[in-house]
Amino acid sequence: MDEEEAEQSSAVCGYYNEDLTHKTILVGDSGVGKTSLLVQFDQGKFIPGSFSATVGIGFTNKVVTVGDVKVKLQIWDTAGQERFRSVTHAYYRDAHALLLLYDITSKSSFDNIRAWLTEIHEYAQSDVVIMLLGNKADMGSGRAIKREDGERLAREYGVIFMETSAKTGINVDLAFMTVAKELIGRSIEPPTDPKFQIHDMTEVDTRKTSCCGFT
Ligand SMILES: Nc1nc2c(ncn2[C@@H]2O[C@H](COP(=O)(O)OP(=O)(O)OP(=O)(O)O)[C@@H](O)[C@H]2O)c(=O)[nH]1
Repeated sequence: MDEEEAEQSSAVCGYYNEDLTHKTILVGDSGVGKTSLLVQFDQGKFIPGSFSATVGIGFTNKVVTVGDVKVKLQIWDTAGQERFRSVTHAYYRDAHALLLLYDITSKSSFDNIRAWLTEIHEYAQSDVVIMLLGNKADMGSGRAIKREDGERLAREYGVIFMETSAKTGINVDLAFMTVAKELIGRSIEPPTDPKFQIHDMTEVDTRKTSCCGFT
């Protein structure tokens, strides 16, 4: 790429820094499947039956590849139980992305989504990526919340929506991939940055951060 081409490319695409680690937090009522979703994404397996509520908070590091770009996610699994709520609030503040789950077979977990979103807006940064996930989509016969109701709520709050199953794995990778794409979009440094130098453009080229490929 010559200098002129690089300039044109950077004007459109900007620069994504692969060294960034994005703190991504799973939230939602107890029992909606946060731990199961993370285990499915991380290890590709589902451990049925026994439900042991998460106590406290822990994280898993994962790298998601979007096109040729590597996005580092530090995924935090929080405890859904009310008694741990004050602990999890503290983690919202520096979160880059929040995956908010309800269980499609549990009306109460869906009804609580508004309260979760209010809490998120209170404690998280205003540009946090929020994704609403209707989990346990494999349990069609026990469904209490229509897909359209999830979509409508997500539209109302301007967040991304998907139904997932931590059991079958449906849409699990896609959910994290979508979050990664959004994070790239929000993290791209504007090409007008005065610190932007020719040698930086070379790096842009080698990492193929063509933003056109992320959408
Ligand atoms: N059929 C089905 N069951 C699921 C799914 N996801 C989770 N479960 C089950 O739901 C129960 C709760 O799952 P967890 O992953 O422990 O829920 P959690 O949201 O992490 O709960 P807390 O740690 O208390 O906040 C377990 O018995 C899981 O096996 C799913 O997609 N489909």
